[in-house]
Amino acid sequence: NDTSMQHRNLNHMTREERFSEAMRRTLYALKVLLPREGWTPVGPEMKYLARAIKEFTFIIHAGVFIPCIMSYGTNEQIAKWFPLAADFRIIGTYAQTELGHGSFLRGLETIATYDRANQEFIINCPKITAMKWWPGDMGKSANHVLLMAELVIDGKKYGMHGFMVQIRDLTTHEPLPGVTVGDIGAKLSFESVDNGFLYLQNVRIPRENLLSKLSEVHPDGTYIKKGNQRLMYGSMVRVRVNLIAHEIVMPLAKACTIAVRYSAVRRQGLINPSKEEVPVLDYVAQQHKLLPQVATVFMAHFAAKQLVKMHHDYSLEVEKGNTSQLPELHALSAGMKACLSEQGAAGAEIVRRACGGHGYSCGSGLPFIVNRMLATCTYEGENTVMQLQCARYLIKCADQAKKDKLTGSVWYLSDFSNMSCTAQTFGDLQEPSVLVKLHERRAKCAVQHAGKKMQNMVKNGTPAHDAWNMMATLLINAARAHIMQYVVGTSVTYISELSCSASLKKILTQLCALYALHNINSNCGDFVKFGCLTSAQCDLAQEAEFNLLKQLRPDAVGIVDSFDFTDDILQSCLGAYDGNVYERLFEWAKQAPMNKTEVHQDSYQYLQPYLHEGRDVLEGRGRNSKL
Ligand SMILES: CCCCC/C=C\C/C=C\C/C=C\C/C=C\C/C=C/C(=O)SCCNC(=O)CCNC(=O)[C@H](O)C(C)(C)COP(=O)(O)OP(=O)(O)OC[C@H]1O[C@@H](n2cnc3c(N)ncnc32)[C@H](O)[C@@H]1OP(=O)(O)O
Ligand SMILES: Cc1cc2nc3c(=O)[nH]c(=O)nc-3n(C[C@H](O)[C@H](O)[C@H](O)COP(=O)(O)OP(=O)(O)OC[C@H]3O[C@@H](n4cnc5c(N)ncnc54)[C@H](O)[C@@H]3O)c2cc1C
Repeated sequence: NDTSMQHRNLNHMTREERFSEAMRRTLYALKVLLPREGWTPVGPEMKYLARAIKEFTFIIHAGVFIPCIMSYGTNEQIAKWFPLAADFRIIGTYAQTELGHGSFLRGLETIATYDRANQEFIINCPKITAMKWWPGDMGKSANHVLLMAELVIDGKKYGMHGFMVQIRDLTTHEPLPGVTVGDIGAKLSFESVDNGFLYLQNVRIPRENLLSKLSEVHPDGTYIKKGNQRLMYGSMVRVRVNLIAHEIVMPLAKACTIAVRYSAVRRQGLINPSKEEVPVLDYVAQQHKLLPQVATVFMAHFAAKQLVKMHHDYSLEVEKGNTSQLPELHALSAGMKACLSEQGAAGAEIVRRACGGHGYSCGSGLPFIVNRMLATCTYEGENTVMQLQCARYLIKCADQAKKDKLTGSVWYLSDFSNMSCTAQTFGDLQEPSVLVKLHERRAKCAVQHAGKKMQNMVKNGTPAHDAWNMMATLLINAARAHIMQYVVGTSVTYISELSCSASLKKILTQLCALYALHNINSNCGDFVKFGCLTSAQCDLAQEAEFNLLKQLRPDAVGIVDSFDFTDDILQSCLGAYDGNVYERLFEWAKQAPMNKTEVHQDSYQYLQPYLHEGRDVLEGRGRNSKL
């Protein structure tokens, strides 16, 4: 209810207005509303803040830069930079991606050369492709960057390391000498975020600015490794884990709220010719578009909670020096981020499209969500690259499963029990245990299929790297199958262990079954090819899904209402709680800058001569048209 937090109509603002308004609102929320003592930008408050603010700034500062200081800094470095960053007295970003490289980190070209005489690092972008490009908050906001660069000592390369580099003056905010920095221009979304470019030429930083938890450089240039170097990639794992809730589950929940509420209000056409026009939500085709996406919100939420817990447990182990869980966590977080962002972004577009013309209006609030979710498929690890990382781990585990009993998320790869499906009715296929088994079997077969194909190619003389490249599509499918079985399995377990009312548990169980069956029906080729289901059972699976749509239809609006988004955060004429869609759309359109005058003078000057000629002809004064 704080008017300082109310969102003005973002669609009727320029990009620069949105950039400064987001910064105002974010700082107001962080510096005024949140309790000063005790909160941190990576604490639980962020969940509520990210929920309460439609466009906020300092996502990378809060969601990446600060966690990196904690992950890569020594205690002294954390003590120095964390308080400044947590209190926004320095603003930072995570500068890794370059104009020429984003996925292949070993190809990054920015160099940090150690200058023993001055005990400094000299930072250079040797050519244009080495320029840092994309980091959020970097163009105009950040005055520091956590720069990921190749460490070089006496001509020898030591790989990517993290360096704290100040890029702007803390008094004037002007770029420092050797620093060329700015905004990369208009993008598909994130209008309020100043993703930037950064060209560094002979910028000197103290030796102490190498974040040295995992490695350090002594004054004489001696390089010391201090831990598992794979932890250097740890910040990306953490962000992949965190972004699922913030950037996939929450936006999809908003989109579903808008689309389901609108579909309950919008009457269009007849089902029974003798009855009145129906709400489009009564069309099974509409339910088939919307309700599986509603189910995805819940299942992705449950699976993300499990992944966050796994990451938390892993972090405690790392503190004790045990990094054994890292390979599985990397594979799972990479796969989950890729597959759920793919599903979420596709799902947001499906529900947007289900709202017809008004879904194409920015007044619906849906284009904002769809465009922003598209970015989740690219940042923090491009999806294809992430799915292949996940597949790399699965293939290794499948080989290991031939001799060892596996545990963790890949345990099913060493499950050689009879997994054939005996379902005879569509009710059998709504059973959670049956759905879990089906997904495990499909995933196991998909992984083994991809592995077998590559082994056969190598046996026939194909180099392993070529076999990998040629089977990439099968490997990506295996990664997707693995994540689907993880999401279904963790959701079934989560719901079964949830202490809640029987009626709520019934709805959640139905949503889980709907998610699983929608996935089966969308990938039935795999389920038949791998012998998980017969063709007849595939028919039952479709029947089972349609039956669940019918069961869930009466509760559809109540379910999305439970996401509890305010009208202010939805910013949607279609999804407002009162359902007054048409009055809201009309009011919204009238506020458009285009309508601030009845005649748009700038364009009228071009039209005027022709209009006056038309007037004269119609009033009998003008000469006949040449046409
Ligand atoms: C004020 C309000 C704020 C509220 C908001 C708060 C929080 C919000 C939450 C989050 C932020 C939300 C949105 C953020 C928006 C935008 C942020 C975007 C940021 C970025 O995009 S940062 C840049 C991201 N870039 C990448 O992810 C690069 C991807 N590429 C790579 O990771 C690597 O290049 C590669 C693909 C993994 C290949 O690396 P390479 O060294 O060549 O390795 P390989 O040879 O493939 O494998 C070697 C070996 O290493 C293992 N490995 C690889 N990666 C990892 C890892 N990350 N962790 C652990 N292990 C890893 C790999 O498995 C191999 O192991 P083997 O045993 O098989 O040898
Ligand atoms: C909104 C947004 C915010 C961002 N924020 C940040 C940030 O704060 N900090 C930061 O450092 N970066 C940031 N990035 C950059 C982001 O991390 C990179 O865009 C991402 O890692 C992909 O790298 P790339 O753009 O170089 O694409 P590339 O890696 O060049 O990929 C291009 C295409 O090639 C394919 N490809 C690449 N490698 C392989 C492979 N091995 N096998 C098969 N196919 C492959 C990809 O699938 C993709 O289709 C952001 C990007 C966006 C869009």
